[in-house]
Amino acid sequence: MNIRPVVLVADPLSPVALSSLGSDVEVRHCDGTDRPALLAAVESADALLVRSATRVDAEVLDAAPRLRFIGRAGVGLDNVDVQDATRRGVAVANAPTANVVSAAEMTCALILASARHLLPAGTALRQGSWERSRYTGVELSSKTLGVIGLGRIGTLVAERMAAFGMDIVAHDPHLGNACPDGVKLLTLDELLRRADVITVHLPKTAETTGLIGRAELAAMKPTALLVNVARGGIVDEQALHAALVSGQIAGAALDVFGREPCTESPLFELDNVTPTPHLGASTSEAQDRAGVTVVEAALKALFDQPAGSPAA
Ligand SMILES: NC(=O)c1ccc[n+]([C@@H]2O[C@H](COP(=O)([O-])OP(=O)(O)OC[C@H]3O[C@@H](n4cnc5c(N)ncnc54)[C@H](O)[C@@H]3O)[C@@H](O)[C@H]2O)c1
Ligand SMILES: O=C(O)CC[C@@H](O)C(=O)O
Repeated sequence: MNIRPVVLVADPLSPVALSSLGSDVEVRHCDGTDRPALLAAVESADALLVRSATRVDAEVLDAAPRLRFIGRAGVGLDNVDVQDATRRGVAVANAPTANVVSAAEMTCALILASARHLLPAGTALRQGSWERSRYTGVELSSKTLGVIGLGRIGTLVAERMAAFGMDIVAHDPHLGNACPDGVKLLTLDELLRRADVITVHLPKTAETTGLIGRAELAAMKPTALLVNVARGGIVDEQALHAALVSGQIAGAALDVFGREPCTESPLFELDNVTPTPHLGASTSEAQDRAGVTVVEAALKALFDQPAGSPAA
């Protein structure tokens, strides 16, 4: 009889994280985006480890009578119904700092890539076209960066882009007086009107979904660049497409989309859009840290507490 707790890994975790699971647990794998496979596999799971692709909702929790722990190897918890899990006595843990440097570096890369048209210029060159004037960019020095959501990642982006000579403004109603030196706090409307580059670093919640829509895009400068490395759906993709086509704003860089995986979008047809497939946390360092953090939390939940009692 198998008495080792079963840990179900439903999204790819780093090899370092997988090896840190050790031999006291039985590790099983499934593709968490394959719903029937997930629902079948979770039935015997004591712990479930996911990243952002697997949706853990009431249906999954209903199918998981033994589940004691859900680990989210990353920051955003919008794919896990934390409230429902907690109500059922299933502990949930994420890795809130594991990938923030990677996400901030990705954001800076996208800001620079957009300002200098790196993606369309490189694509044109691969197709044999040497078009230097077409891809004239803009300098970032002395321009204003608007950070919406000045938490961990927003702050790291602000620090890094300040080194490029950007003035930093931010909007974050939950900050109170805890604003870092050198950053000016503004209302959302003031930020939208003033910033040359706007970067979004919010959790996806009922309050933030659709926060950047038609009216907000209309308030931006026609030269503005918008970057979203937070979550799809915070920026309204239809409204963004219209704003980019009409020249209401100059460009956008998007790492995240309302529906993922997203392999087709009218946005991908626009030269002034730099899309990436949710790569913000995709570095070996971030994946090792995020994976090991949730593995440690899983082992603690499975072995430090008697089965059936909710973990803290
Ligand atoms: N693309 C990626 O791979 C990737 C990687 C890591 C994180 N993320 C996303 O980035 C998000 C932010 O991460 P973080 O670590 O900076 O989180 P955080 O909690 O440290 O910061 C979020 C900030 O947003 C602020 N905020 C909340 N609601 C707001 C609103 N309506 N208007 C303005 N500000 C508001 C909060 O006060 C907080 O300061 C995560 O929730 C996650 O969804 C994406
Ligand atoms: O690694 C991933 O799946 C992305 C994680 C990222 O979006 C996060 O919220 O931490």
